[in-house]
Amino acid sequence: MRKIIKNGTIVTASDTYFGDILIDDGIIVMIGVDLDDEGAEIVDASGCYVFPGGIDPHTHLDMPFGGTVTVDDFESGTIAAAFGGTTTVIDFCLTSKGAPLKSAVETWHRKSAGKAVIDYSFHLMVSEVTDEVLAELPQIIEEEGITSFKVFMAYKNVLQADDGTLYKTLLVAKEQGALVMVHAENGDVIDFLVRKALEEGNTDPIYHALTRPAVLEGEATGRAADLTALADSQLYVVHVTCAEAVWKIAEARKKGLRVFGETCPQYLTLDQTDLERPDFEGAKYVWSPPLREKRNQDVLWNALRNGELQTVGSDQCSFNFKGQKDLGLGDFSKIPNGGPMIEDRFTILFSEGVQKGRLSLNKFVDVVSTTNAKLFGLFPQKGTIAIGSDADIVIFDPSVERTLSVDSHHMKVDYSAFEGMKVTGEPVTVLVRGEFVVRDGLFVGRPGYGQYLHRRRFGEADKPAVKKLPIGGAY
Ligand SMILES: NC(=O)NCCC(=O)O
Ligand SMILES: [Zn+2]
Ligand SMILES: [Zn+2]
Repeated sequence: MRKIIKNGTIVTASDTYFGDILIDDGIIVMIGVDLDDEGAEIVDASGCYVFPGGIDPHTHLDMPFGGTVTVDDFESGTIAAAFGGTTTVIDFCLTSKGAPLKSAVETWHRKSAGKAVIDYSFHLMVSEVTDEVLAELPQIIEEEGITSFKVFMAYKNVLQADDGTLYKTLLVAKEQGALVMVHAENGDVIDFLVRKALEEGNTDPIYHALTRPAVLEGEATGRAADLTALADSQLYVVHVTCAEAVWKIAEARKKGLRVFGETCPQYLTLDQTDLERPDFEGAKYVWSPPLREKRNQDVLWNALRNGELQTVGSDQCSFNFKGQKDLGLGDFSKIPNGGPMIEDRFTILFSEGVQKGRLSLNKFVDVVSTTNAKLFGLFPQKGTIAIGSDADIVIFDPSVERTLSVDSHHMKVDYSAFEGMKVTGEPVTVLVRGEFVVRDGLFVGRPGYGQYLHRRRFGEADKPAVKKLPIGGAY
């Protein structure tokens, strides 16, 4: 059924204006003033912003890690994402050394098909570059539309790859038109520091942060950028937390390198002292890289504002406090790394960013949606409000004041990392390809509605947004 979203303030990465949006068959077919279309359902957006749906480029749903599996899967995770104003997620497909990449991708399709309520795609982890991997990667790009690879420079003996693997992955990415993503921390030195801390009897959650100093994130970020320069390739540094890493990205970009950086809401709002909470509550804040000293928050906000960092992902990776985080009682290194952020990414960026004058409205849209779509081969199908784009739309009421809490969130996880945080603004209605997933604060979506997205290669010319011209008075 056709719909018209009326009376809202439409905001894209470049423009802010009053207007109506006509949707037909899941696509935006017209934008104008006082649009009328007999038979179309009218959706009133008075007093609200009308944003393109958020694109979360960094999630771990239904992921095995640290001897357990994340609580939120593609169903609960994407429902929570939708409530939070996110209409597309790109999840990390983990691979194992020696096993065909294709089988890992099939596993991720099994986890997501029939469950996701919003659209989704996968990045592919690369842990080794053997002849078999070299033969398979072009096939995966072609058949699956997976055009981004993830290399972990940390988590020694678990996910970590060596520098040779990173370099070879960068070369393949250059040749094939893919974007290499790195978790940039020096895993070898961290491993040494963790062992030393435990030998010295330092077992509390705060030692997670103290054994992963910011300089080791900066060092790994610089190393990855240098290897990118050598390979003449492209790099995306995930979850940037600190000044040391921002400086390395800024330096690389000043040299003209294709290096991009993402940060996350937790690094913009929480800090290292959260790991010192009593009664082992600090474990709720254990993820990697760790929370940093508060002074880094201004650096990250400024870097988003001035373009040194380009995107905000959630790094959703939720483990219950009871029964999962407590695997690390008496040994911080056994606390499963990760936190629940998928639902609050969009609103925190609006509330802490736009409302507090740190980001313009347009920059907000850019970092939570548009640049994410561009870097990961989804633009302009996703990431904007334009004729021909998918009608992935968030009707956002900026006047609602609320308090984030486990009691009101939609994730399955048993705590909120942002418990008690007061925010302004709420995604009240969310559409994916023109269908309501959340309507007036209620879930009306369907598991399995979410479609798998094949993505274009890095740097491929954008296809025009116009898929259907409203010619001949059709509208
Ligand atoms: N971030 C985290 O601690 N867990 C998820 C895996 C990763 O992104 O490093
Ligand atoms: Zn990571
Ligand atoms: Zn992650």
